[in-house]
Amino acid sequence: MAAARVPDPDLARLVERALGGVLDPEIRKPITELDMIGGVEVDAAGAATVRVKLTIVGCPAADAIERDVRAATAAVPGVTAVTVDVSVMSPAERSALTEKLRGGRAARVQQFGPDSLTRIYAVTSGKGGVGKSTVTANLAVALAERGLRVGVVDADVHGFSVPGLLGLTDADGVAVRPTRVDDMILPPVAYGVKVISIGMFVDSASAAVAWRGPMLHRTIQQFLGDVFFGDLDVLLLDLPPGTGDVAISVGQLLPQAEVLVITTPQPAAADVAERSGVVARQTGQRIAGVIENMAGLAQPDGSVLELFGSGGGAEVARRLSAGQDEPVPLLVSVPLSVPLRAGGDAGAPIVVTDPQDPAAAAIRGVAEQLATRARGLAGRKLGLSLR
Ligand SMILES: Nc1ncnc2c1ncn2[C@@H]1O[C@H](COP(=O)(O)OP(=O)(O)OP(=O)(O)O)[C@@H](O)[C@H]1O
Repeated sequence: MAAARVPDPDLARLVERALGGVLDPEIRKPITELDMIGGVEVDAAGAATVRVKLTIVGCPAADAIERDVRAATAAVPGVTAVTVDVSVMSPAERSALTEKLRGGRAARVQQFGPDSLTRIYAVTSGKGGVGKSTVTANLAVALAERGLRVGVVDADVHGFSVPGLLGLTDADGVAVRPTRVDDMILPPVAYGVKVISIGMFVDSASAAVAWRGPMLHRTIQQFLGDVFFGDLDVLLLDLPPGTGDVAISVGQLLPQAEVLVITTPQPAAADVAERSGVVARQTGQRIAGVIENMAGLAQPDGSVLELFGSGGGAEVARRLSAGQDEPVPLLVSVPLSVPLRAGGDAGAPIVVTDPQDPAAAAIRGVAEQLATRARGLAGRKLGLSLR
């Protein structure tokens, strides 16, 4: 059937347009913009051949991309059969892509400079175990659920738990390894959030804990430079508890970051929580607010079990407000919640799986406050001209 081999350029154009709706699951951009389509042909009988060029050999997203390309092509009216021909980009094509993704920015230059439009929140706490990572992970997902482009940097060297909290671990609890395209690192995505964690680069949970300051500083620098986050609305950093090297590095690298201080209601914890806020302020960061976690648990009889006392969050906010022009608000009090803990253990954040749970509702409330806050412009150049 000679006629069947005659190409149909109009149909090929329609297929190309349809492929604009296929996203690379790791880079989160249309594959057409990433130059991953090597060509589309459709013959007169409607048989389409799509050539896909993956970024790297063994690309973990290969199956998803091939499936989505097949589905998008088959959905074009007039297409009767689909062949997807998969190959890998040449080194030159790959380096053109990484350069394009960086927007001309040289490798290792950090992408969240002072003119970046991304709102950055460093989440800190005075001591460990107050639920900083749990709140950060759920907050990130709640922000993504609101349609924001969200990234998380898990810089908690002592307890990099964000991959586990968002289901980015294997059956043994080992964090997934990010894909690398040359020197660009693609952050794994979970629940719409791009995540990078110290836990994704070490072989055992205890390995990173011994890192010294300079090593930690370089790692944070690499996260901010080599990890492809793309345009983000919000970046959350889960810092180690206390006032150590990582907090100081983040303060130096991201002076425009705002700080969220997490504390429990225990009045005795207020001192250390206050100190973590004060150190952030010393590096020029602004404190966006205090989040009290592990507050009273409602009992079936209507009473409230205050396992960790009460008032700690308000006390930290009060102390951090002293002498400031603008008071530091207590943003929310997140109650103790068995589903919040269980969701964390299962890698399924309750802001998605159980949004009516009081703790989930509280965290979603913070997401709403942060999403609707005007971006602080203090000290920034406004690219405006008055007419
Ligand atoms: N509101 C809550 N209700 C019940 N359990 C909670 C709550 N918040 C956190 N948890 C649980 O408390 C434990 C500590 O939480 P998480 O690891 O998030 O704390 P952290 O402050 O990040 O600790 P570290 O900084 O030491 O890593 C976890 O088991 C978590 O599931």
